Amino acid sequence: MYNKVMETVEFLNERVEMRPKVAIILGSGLGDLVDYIEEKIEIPYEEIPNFPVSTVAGHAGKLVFGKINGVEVLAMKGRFHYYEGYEMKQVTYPIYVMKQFGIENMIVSNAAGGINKNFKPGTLMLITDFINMFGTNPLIGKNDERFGVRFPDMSEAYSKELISLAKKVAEKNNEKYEEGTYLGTTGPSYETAAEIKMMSIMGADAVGMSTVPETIVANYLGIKVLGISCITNMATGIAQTAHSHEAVVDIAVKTGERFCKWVVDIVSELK
Ligand SMILES: O=P(O)(O)O[C@H]1O[C@H](CO)[C@@H](O)[C@H]1O
Ligand code: HPA
Repeated sequence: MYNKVMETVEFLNERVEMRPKVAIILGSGLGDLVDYIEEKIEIPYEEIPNFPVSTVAGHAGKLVFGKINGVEVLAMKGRFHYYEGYEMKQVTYPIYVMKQFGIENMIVSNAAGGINKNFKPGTLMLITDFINMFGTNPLIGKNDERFGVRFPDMSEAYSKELISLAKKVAEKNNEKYEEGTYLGTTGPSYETAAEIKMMSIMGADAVGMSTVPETIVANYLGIKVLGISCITNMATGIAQTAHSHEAVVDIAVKTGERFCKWVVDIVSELK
């Protein structure tokens, strides 16, 4: 895997002059953030050696390099989900590439179902911790010490420093947010009402089908993580209506402007 990652990094080094230290993973319906990026260089995943190709609607599948208020960034428009049939190592492959490319801070975003009853569709939730219910871990397998240690610490899965920066920026700009624990599960079926009841008892505030694998690998590699969930719907049993991915994307797009503004303000402070 190490050689494959280095091959991908070499390709990117040749294609792009920028050396961003900040990466942003855009969740379902949150891709409009790329409109805020200047001096863009876009590379579709299919052109990148060893990169998986995304298949889910609402995910375009490209890396976007550029600047936000003068800060160089690397955005992933379209991510890889376990439910698409990828191996965990494929789902998290871009994170390994980011690390070798020089990324130090990663902002991971997602669309998620709200379990905390104080939330509503359109709530932006700062992720303070995660619960891994994928039933697996992206680090299973022989460990390559060139990447990280066998037993990585997860006591600060989401960087306290980045969380306090995000809060400071939100308060300064009067941006509303909530905080909570994100529970990641495989999907692709949405949860049953009984499952949501269990997740609520476990301490989850939001549920989704991504983010946890990327967060685990970023911590393993020594990348600091900030997580933001866009609550697109209240979870099963709390909401009385059925879920659809179209409705999820619709609400994420509608919340997109507030999400983008916050992320732009955060990134601007990461000079
Ligand atoms: O987590 P992201 O990719 O934002 O998308 C969320 O929305 C999809 C379900 O509607 C799932 O992929 C879930 O994880
Ligand atoms: O209710 C949900 N459950 C799981 N994933 C999701 N992504 C958006 N909404 C949801």
